[in-house]
Amino acid sequence: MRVPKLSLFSTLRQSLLAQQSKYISIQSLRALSTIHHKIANQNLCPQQSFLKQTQFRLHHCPANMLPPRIPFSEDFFFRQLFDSESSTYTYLLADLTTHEAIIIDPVLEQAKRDAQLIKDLGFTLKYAVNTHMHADHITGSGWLKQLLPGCKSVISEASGAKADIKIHEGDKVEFGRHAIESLATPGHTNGCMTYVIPEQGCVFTGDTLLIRGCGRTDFQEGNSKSLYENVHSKIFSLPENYRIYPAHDYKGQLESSVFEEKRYNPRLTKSLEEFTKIMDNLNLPYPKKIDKSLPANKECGVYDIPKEE
Ligand SMILES: N[C@@H](CCC(=O)N[C@@H](CSS)C(=O)NCC(=O)O)C(=O)O
Repeated sequence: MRVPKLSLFSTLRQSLLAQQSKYISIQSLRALSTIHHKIANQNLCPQQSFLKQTQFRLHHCPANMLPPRIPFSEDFFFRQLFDSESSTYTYLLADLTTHEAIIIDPVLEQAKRDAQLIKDLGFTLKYAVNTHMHADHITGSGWLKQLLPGCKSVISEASGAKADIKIHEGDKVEFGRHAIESLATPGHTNGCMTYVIPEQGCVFTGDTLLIRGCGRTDFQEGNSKSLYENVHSKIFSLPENYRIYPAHDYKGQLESSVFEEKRYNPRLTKSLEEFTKIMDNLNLPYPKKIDKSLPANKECGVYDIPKEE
């Protein structure tokens, strides 16, 4: 019964446009969100999927009015994990029907913790996915492959790193009926990928876009102009209610949204010229573990793995 739901969506959209009001009310946004979520739970044709992308671009929001979040599906598992030494976020995602799971940006020192959690929850880890070749820590992909046989490592081809599967923009990494979709967002490094799950309204930005910040561009073929352009064209053009999940935070923040970062990111709200100046003057020390991390991550972590279990 797709047509009636879409008609309802169009009718609501038309009536909102007819009001020609500058702002959309929170009730209308909630109604749109509910309809959107119902649509999102079906298999969509491309035209219908386009509605999802445009939903929150139709109307202006007052600066402080957050668009309603898309609730996670009942069969979607999400867990954010943290490594306090490198301030890295790792994400465990799973299909609660098939129990297939993936992990994004695992950290070597936390591989045993993550493997135990996956076992406790009865998941099968299909893929250990990296957003890019990290400079500040060694990926846990290699050790997870040993602890959980059957798991395959995934990274972008452009990263230049070894992995079981090398992906390109547009590729999907599936777990059960869910999948992350890849957007190439080079800038922090050549091979940076951002992963999107449209149905759940979430975006895993790696180091490309951090909460009120972004990845540095002073090594690993970093390029401020390409980071700026990729964030604007590929991340800021996503629906504003999508949640942003970065690979790091140094201030204890957990998540953000496209809406927030488009308005409040102190670097990316500037012009390209100002942004480039900011990035050229960050004067950050090199990550402490860079000399160990880069060679290990080039092998996707299958290198210098701790010997005990
Ligand atoms: N102090 C940490 C490294 C901190 C750092 O450089 N973070 C990177 C991401 S990891 S390569 C970054 O891009 N930071 C941007 C910023 O504005 O902080 C260490 O020694 O490991």
